[in-house]
Amino acid sequence: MAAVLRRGASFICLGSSQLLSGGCKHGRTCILPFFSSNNRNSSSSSKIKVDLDSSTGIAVVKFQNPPVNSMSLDFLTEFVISLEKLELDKSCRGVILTSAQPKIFSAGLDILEMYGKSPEHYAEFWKSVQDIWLKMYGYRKMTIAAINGFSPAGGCLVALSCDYRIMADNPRYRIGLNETQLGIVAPFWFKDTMVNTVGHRTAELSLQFGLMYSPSDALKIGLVDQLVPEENVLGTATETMTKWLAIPDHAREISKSMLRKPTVDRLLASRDADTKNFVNFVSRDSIQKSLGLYLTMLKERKE
Ligand SMILES: CCCCCCCCC/C=C/C(=O)SCCNC(=O)CCNC(=O)[C@H](O)C(C)(C)COP(=O)(O)OP(=O)(O)OC[C@H]1O[C@@H](n2cnc3c(N)ncnc32)[C@H](O)[C@@H]1OP(=O)(O)O
Repeated sequence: MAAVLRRGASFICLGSSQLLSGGCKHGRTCILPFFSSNNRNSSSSSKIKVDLDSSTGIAVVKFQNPPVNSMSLDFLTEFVISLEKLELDKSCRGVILTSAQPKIFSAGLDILEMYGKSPEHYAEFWKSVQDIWLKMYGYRKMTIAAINGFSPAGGCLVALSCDYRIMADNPRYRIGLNETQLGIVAPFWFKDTMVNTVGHRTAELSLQFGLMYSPSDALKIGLVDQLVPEENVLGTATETMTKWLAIPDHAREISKSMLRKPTVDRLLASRDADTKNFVNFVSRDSIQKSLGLYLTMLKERKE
């Protein structure tokens, strides 16, 4: 177990539940140095940057996994640990998720984690995808997605799991659950999250076609709540969070839980079966072939 301690760092998590108070359930290595000056606490693992302003109670969590913030196993592990830590921190009342990469919020799940690997790897990866959704969808604190770029599939799921979505009004960006375009299927809890946000009929069209929406179309169907000029995304998210934080935390939290718990419970009741289903599905030759073709298409598009 290797530890890296930088000068001034006072918090390190190495995948040990003792080190992350309140219980980090992940067996993998993660390093979260914690820096403090005045009311601002910053921690930066390699893929997630956290900046908590304890005077406002607002934390900004930035994805920094170049080139496209794809959600690899390491990324997901660091992400869930950062969220757990903020959830336990009494000085944090709300979390804004955004990207440190220009033009991309997140390219979704890292396809390479689902391609050419062992069944054991697929199972471990899928559990970490479940972990992040369970953490986000049931998160006790207020969450806002500040969507400053493309947000397909898993990127869209993360945004959908927040309480409020603000997107950059750039007509080139797209957001949606495009899984069918890769020849794969969004699992039932991705589908539930979409249905809960845009309604059943829109979700039917959206998931079957794997539609990717422009910001203005996403606003029309309620996939995002607000569009703002690109340079104002984070500022607007902070202002919006401040308004939401005027609501007493316990009342907002209980309301959120009442609305979301049945959806969370559905996955909790069938996590193992869902993992087995994923492993069987993604291990099939036909699915591997589809993913391989999709990766080739992404490469060739650049040439
Ligand atoms: C029954 C139920 C059972 C369960 C069934 C299973 C359910 C699984 C659910 C899946 C959920 C997902 O999120 S699946 C992931 C879906 N994601 C996507 O489709 C996004 C694909 N990516 C893109 O469209 C674009 O990359 C985009 C994000 C717009 C950025 O475009 P750019 O031109 O800026 O960048 P690119 O040149 O395309 O990409 C830069 C490099 O990153 C790579 N890259 C891009 N996206 C990547 C990704 N998601 N994973 C890995 N690598 C990725 C590219 O191949 C390039 O690699 P190099 O050429 O080597 O540099």
